[in-house]
Amino acid sequence: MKIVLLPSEIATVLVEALPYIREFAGKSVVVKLGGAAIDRESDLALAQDVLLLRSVGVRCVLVHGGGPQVDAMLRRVGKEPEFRDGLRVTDAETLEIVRMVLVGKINRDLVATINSQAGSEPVAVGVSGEDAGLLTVTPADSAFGFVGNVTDVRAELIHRLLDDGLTPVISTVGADASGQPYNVNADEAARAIAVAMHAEKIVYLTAVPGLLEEANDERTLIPRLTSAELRERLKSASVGKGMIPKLKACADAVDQGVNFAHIIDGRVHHSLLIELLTDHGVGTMVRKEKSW
Ligand SMILES: Nc1ncnc2c1ncn2[C@@H]1O[C@H](COP(=O)(O)OP(=O)(O)O)[C@@H](O)[C@H]1O
Ligand SMILES: CC(=O)N[C@@H](CCC(=O)OP(=O)(O)O)C(=O)O
Repeated sequence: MKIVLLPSEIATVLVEALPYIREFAGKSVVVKLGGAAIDRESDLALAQDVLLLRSVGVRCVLVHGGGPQVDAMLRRVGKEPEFRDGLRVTDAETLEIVRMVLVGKINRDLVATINSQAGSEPVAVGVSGEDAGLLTVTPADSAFGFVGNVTDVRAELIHRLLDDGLTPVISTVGADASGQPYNVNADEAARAIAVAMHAEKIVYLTAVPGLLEEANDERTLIPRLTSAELRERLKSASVGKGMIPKLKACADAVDQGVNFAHIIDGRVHHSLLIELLTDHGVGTMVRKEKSW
């Protein structure tokens, strides 16, 4: 159903955005798109949001995951995905598939989608954490295989792309000092990027409305909490697998200088714009101190 707004209502919506545009212009916002929320139609709406934010001066960076898509490709080649503590156990063959799917497929598709909406000025640039030392990692516990923890982010490379009017789209494969690639959890990589960029906000787009009191009941959305409250919640049994790295990343992001972290529903078209540029808070907001 298409809702038709009166011209005066459209003007009201635009004017409502004005203070938010003023607040965020010139600031960096890291948007992490989870594999669970990747879908042709919603990616198109997200591409429009990112371009609109860029055009009003928000320094928007898109970081993507792709866990379910990697699972599907592993199964196609006859390998069963294996996780420990929410991290993929990554042997050499799995690492090849992770790179193929994240860097070779999802990153390319997102760049193409953004550029398809950009008119005569294609602005999206795909980069992998392996490129020019963007994400340096050290190996995590050897039980995980080729899984790395981010130890350094060359944030100046991202800022240079943004200064040139480009929109970076980042795959979260990192490399160690010798150039060996490692698989990195995308929630954690996005956190490291946001902290290194001194971002104002990090926004996680996923396939639920936000953090839920009861994981299976969307009516139990928790609209806002502090990082300390979030760390308490992490101990609770109602927080399941995929949400654990996301919550930890949100708490760490705000404790390490990012002003706001949000978990919002990537399935809802234009949820990013609604979060940033309207009076309607959506999803779950995390801050270091209570500010409400
Ligand atoms: N308390 C909770 N609130 C919301 N989601 C939860 C909770 N516990 C577990 N989850 C699960 O976490 C998933 C999000 O993580 P994940 O599937 O890894 O997403 P992404 O691909 O976006 O990183 C949700 O789809 C939901 O099934
Ligand atoms: C080490 C590790 O677990 N890496 C993740 C990277 C992708 C990811 O995090 O994707 P989502 O954001 O869709 O979950 C993986 O291989 O699935």
